[in-house]
Amino acid sequence: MLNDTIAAISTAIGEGGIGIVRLSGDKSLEIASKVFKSAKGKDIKEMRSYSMAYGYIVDPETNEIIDEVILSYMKAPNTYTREDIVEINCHGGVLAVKKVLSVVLKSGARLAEPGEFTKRAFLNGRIDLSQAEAVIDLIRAKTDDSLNLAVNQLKGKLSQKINSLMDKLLGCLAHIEATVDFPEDDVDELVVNKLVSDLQFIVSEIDYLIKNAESGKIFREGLRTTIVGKPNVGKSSLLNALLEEKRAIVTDIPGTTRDVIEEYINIDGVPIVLVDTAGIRKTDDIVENIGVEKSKEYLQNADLILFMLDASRPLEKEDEEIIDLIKGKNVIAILNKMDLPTAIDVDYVKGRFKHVVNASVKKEHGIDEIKKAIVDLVFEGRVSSKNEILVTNVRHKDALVKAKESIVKGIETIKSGLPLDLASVELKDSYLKLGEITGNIVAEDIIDRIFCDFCIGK
Ligand SMILES: Nc1nc2c(c(=O)[nH]1)N(C=O)[C@@H](CNc1ccc(C(=O)N[C@@H](CCC(=O)O)C(=O)O)cc1)CN2
Ligand SMILES: Nc1nc2c(ncn2[C@@H]2O[C@H](COP(=O)(O)OP(=O)(O)OP(=O)(O)O)[C@@H](O)[C@H]2O)c(=O)[nH]1
Ligand SMILES: [Mg+2]
Repeated sequence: MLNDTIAAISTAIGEGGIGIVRLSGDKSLEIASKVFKSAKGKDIKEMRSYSMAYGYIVDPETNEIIDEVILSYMKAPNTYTREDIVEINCHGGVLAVKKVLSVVLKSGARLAEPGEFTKRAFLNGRIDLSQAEAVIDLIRAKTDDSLNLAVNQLKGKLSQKINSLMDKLLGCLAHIEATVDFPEDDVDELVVNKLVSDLQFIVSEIDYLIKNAESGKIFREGLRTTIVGKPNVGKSSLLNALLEEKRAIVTDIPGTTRDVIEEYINIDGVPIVLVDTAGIRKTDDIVENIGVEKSKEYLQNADLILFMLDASRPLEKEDEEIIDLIKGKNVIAILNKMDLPTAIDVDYVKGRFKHVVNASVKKEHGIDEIKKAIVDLVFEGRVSSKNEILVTNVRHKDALVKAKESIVKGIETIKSGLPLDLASVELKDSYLKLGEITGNIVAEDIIDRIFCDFCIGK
């Protein structure tokens, strides 16, 4: 139901300077007036839009003062949701904010669902679906570049691109409509050629977006980078060095790490989800064995593997087994412990892996080279985030891939000399797929799935 008034805590739960309870809907001010007592005895129903009032939140049942607050009012339609909004600025702290929310709910508001404020902004037409999705990306951004991409998407840069592609497609469809009224053999070859080249141009633009979506995804979700290797090669030492913090336990006892450790780092603007794992080996230790199984699981889901080897020892069966496990994956091999005399067959390792870095993590050598190798691999032949429209969301990429497939089929239909209106079926499919990105044309379950991933109060 869109016309009820919703409320939620819009700030993070915990101790803080200020906590905000936000209301949206046409009863916002009326509900707030039941719980708010102005210090100067003013009636907030007379408040001007984008003004504030100082006072107290009082439980209407017990007359107990809950908190001293500042209330702000924004009148529809110039608000985040396009509805009347009241924000109650409480003292930060878990209890006061929760109690304020609870009296607001008792006075007629309904608890908002996750993302419901932003969903209303979308349903009321202030922003489209890809802009709404950018709101949560902005909140979750871990690096400046990720933030920058989200802000651009929020401003509508991606939407503009998609809308222009849809316009061009519509032009082609109109072209076809105009020609189908003529008998087949009257359709000029020039007309067909123009249509095909227009469609090929759209395909090339979509291709460009798809090609760069791989790096886009990394900016949105982070590059899942998993450190693997047999026990004692220096995996946890590397995690600590990259984090610049003693996060994982390091000892000279093989089998020290047993659980998976996951941390965020920022390398040159690329958000990295760095994972340290238990050294992979056959073991009778039950706990260690669970860790080894987990390592293998994480290895499968990694975008990038940092495969560590102890260069001071010859290659062992355990190393070979891991080499088998990581076949076909993106790998940077790290020859660690280079401060000790080298015993490993360096040429063999270089023959097996395209990217090999020498390091002595203990002596802090090679760390920058490892970082550089990671970033180079991420952007191999791709673009950086600067001034680019990057598709960061897998949902958008999937829609683009399907939209492209339909146009390609349409082009084949046209080229094979079949009636042009057969091609228009494919082109319409493509148009609908592009429309799913901005949400112009989108099923309700897709919308629900997107917003339920948001935080409450956003
Ligand atoms: N206190 C507070 N801070 C906040 C938000 C909020 O809801 N409350 N926002 C969200 O959570 C973000 C701001 N987003 C907003 C987006 C659009 C409009 C808005 O009302 N736009 C009007 C223009 C109003 C004017 O120019 O006076 C419009 O588009 O018509 C407001 C906030 C970040 N900071
Ligand atoms: N000489 C030398 N020792 C190192 C280097 N890197 C790590 N070590 C030492 O190797 C031992 C094992 O290091 P860890 O980082 O715990 O190794 P790991 O791969 O996490 O080991 P597990 O958790 O048991 O799988 C420790 O004593 C480290 O100090 C290095 O570059 N040179
Ligand atoms: Mg370890």
